[in-house]
Amino acid sequence: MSSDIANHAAIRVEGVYAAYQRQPVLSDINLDFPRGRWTAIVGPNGAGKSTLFRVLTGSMSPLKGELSAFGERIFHARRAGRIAYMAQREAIEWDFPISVWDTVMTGRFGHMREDPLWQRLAPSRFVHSRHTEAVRSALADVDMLDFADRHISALSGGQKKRVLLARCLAQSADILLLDEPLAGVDPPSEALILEVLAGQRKAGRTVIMVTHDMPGARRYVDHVVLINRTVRGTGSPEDMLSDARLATLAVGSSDDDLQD
Ligand SMILES: Nc1ncnc2c1ncn2[C@@H]1O[C@H](COP(=O)(O)OP(=O)(O)OP(=O)(O)O)[C@@H](O)[C@H]1O
Repeated sequence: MSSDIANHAAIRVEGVYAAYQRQPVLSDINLDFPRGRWTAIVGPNGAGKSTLFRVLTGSMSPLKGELSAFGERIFHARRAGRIAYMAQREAIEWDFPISVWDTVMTGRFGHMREDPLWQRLAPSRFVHSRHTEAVRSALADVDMLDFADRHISALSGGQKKRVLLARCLAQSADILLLDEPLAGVDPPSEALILEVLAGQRKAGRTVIMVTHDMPGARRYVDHVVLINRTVRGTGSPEDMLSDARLATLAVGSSDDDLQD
């Protein structure tokens, strides 16, 4: 890999606009998410943070704009399984009859494309050991290995978050996108999740999370993006998460501002 490619932003967003039923939500988003760093995306409710993640993961198409990852069109990174995503807890149907183990295994489906045909068609007990190892290791990281056989409906809120994080880790991706990984968890789970993410960054992964947890962000992240329908600031946690700076964040976010 040339040093030029190695130095590229993990994800670059250029001139992105997004809307629901022609109602504008994101306007002229221009961002670089630095490679190997931990970025917090911060903004008030309804600021468009989850929408930005939908655009990054490809579940929503932008009206216009360009997205790249590691210097190539983002499609290639998605296709190669280099981008993992942890949805908000509410995005999952928790009554679906599936175990913790199988839920985390779904994080491996992208990689199973590379397996030989017989293995992909074979019953789950023939799944390649690299997948079972990835699932086991991810569950161990979030301290949920003892719950592997449990039905996902029989988990507490904090345990559900851990399972979602484990599924994201099991993807063995270079970029982790996490939508409010700390919301609704108790302090021990929050501490565990922050330590797991710190470990991911230390291992060279790029971590990008939406959060409303300012103390956690101030303590852990390297880089902050302030967003309210458009980018309101990017920089260090010290500069971006000061009380004065955060107080200005809700200003100027009316839909009128979003008309192109
Ligand atoms: N599927 C949808 N259809 C129509 N409008 C939507 C949809 N999803 C979100 N919106 C609207 O888009 C805007 C941005 O929503 P989004 O969920 O991206 O904000 P957010 O910053 O993630 O908010 P929160 O912090 O509350 O999770 C809001 O006005 C929301 O009502």
